[in-house]
Amino acid sequence: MNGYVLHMSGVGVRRGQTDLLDGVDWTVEEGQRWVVVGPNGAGKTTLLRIAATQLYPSRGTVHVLGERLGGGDVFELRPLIGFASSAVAAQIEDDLVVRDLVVSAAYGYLGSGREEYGTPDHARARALLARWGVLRLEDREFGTLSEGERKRVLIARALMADPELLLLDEPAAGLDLGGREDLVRRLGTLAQDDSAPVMVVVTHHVEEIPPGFTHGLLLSGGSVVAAGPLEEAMTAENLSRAFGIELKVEHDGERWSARAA
Ligand SMILES: Nc1ncnc2c1ncn2[C@@H]1O[C@H](COP(=O)(O)OP(=O)(O)OP(=O)(O)O)[C@@H](O)[C@H]1O
Repeated sequence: MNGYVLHMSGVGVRRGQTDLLDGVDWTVEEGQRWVVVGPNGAGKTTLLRIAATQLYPSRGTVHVLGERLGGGDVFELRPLIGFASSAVAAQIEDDLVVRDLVVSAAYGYLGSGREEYGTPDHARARALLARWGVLRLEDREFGTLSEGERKRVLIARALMADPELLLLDEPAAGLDLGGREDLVRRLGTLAQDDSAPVMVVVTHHVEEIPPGFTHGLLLSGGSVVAAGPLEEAMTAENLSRAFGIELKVEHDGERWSARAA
């Protein structure tokens, strides 16, 4: 498994009589930046939760950062994985102060656990909040933040432990046009930073694919429609198949767009 950040083979997740995922093969390598695109209910969040070691598949094998899921202690893997999602946001107490939320992630906590953090931790947390444009919110309680502010704070938090793998589930959902464009630009800047972790971003919209992203996985009905370099995966034919509607797709070299043909 050397060299693979993520390797899934024949992965299936079954709940009752329903396959949430079925026969998923997927390999993510060092230096790659992936988007996972698909319609509602395609299984994107389920896939990302497996990558985050939060969910074990019913079938198939999964390796994350060289460790086989189910074969060892995933708690050692967790600090190496930065994960931001609405489910993570839902676990955060409303009165938790933004600064504490971010700095506590250095040790894998959600705002509690250690009372004392060192100056370098605080400096890193502030630098991350600044990089995501939300340093002015450091004294605010998480529950008072807007949707867009929460998204950025959660990304700063996900990066706090200097992860090797960054997983973002719908980071632009609920953002207004300006907020989306700002977030996509910041994700694009991170994607083009050679020292940044391997990234996997889930989205419904090709417009949200940040510049600098390299690969795409198209998911529909729990199965992979296409996976590979963006130009090969995000074709009109593949996207039309995944979303069940005939789509016209444009790519200007940097950004993507799609609409009904
Ligand atoms: N525990 C469960 N039991 C039965 N069905 C489930 C369970 N958890 C998820 N599902 C179903 O599995 C499917 C895939 O869910 P998932 O959240 O992974 O999709 P998604 O692609 O992230 O969707 P969305 O874009 O709407 O967030 C959905 O139809 C969902 O209703």
